[in-house]
Amino acid sequence: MKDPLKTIRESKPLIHHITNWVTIYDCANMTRTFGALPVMAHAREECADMTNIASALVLNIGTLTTEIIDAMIISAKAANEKRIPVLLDAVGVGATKFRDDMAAKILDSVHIDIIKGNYSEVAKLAGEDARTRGVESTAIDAEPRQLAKKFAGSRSCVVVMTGKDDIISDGERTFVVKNGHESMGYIVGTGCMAASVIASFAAINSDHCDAAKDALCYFGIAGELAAEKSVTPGTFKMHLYDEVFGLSDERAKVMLNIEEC
Ligand SMILES: Nc1ncnc2c1ncn2[C@@H]1O[C@H](COP(=O)(O)OP(=O)(O)O)[C@@H](O)[C@H]1O
Ligand SMILES: Cc1ncsc1CCOP(=O)(O)O
Ligand SMILES: [Mg+2]
Repeated sequence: MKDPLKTIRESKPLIHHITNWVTIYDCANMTRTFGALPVMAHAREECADMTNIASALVLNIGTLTTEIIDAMIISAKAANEKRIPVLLDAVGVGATKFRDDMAAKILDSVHIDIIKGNYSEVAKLAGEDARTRGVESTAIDAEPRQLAKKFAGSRSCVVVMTGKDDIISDGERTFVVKNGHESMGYIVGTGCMAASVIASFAAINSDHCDAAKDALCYFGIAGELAAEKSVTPGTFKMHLYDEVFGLSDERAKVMLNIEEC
């Protein structure tokens, strides 16, 4: 897509999140700072109605309960009917059996357009023998680009694996996004924020592989610019918001660092 950021800022898509209590505030603010509109509605009684007025749905299982999983499935069914993109952030898959089982239940119950997580979360979801330390990725045995491609092909969706290099595949095209800065790994929530950003880009671009690639490039570029202005996590986070707010398609285009493989 030619100017995704301009398109988001002009159309202000509503992004419904059912997400965790740790980073919910960061996800709301990062969504808004990119130009989209966040809303978080978890109650089973209203979640489908909220999804029905939204342009994308984020499901983040970071602080899951059985009630929240029920709400996620209700909302995802509404989103599937409405044909708006659904993103699953598999936070902590590979850490406990309950998380593994609930993520599998979501995948079995509804269509997920974009499966996202860090390397070990996605590897575990794809059936590999991977371990996640709470929400922190550990090294995986599989080659990540091949894993993402195969998993995306088998589920007919886009798979996103985040880390130093972000891998994005729709089963046919596979991209490696090298934008980003190590400071992004020093604060809690950049993974969850990345999910909000991808959903915002997917809301305005029906090519979800292209949308995820653009989203992670733009978010990574803002991270690189923020790191130039800060050395500690507190100020980095403040500058991250400011650099996203000040970003333009023109500025981002000259900083893209992507490989297609
Ligand atoms: N060492 C790094 N270098 C560049 N970018 C990074 C690095 N670590 C994380 N990021 C970026 O931070 C975001 C969150 O990724 P990650 O840390 O893998 O998520 P999570 O917090 O879910 O484990 C992604 O956009 C990723 O590209
Ligand atoms: C620490 C933590 N515990 C449950 S959810 C959560 C936040 C995870 O955030 P991220 O995946 O962006 O690091
Ligand atoms: Mg995460």
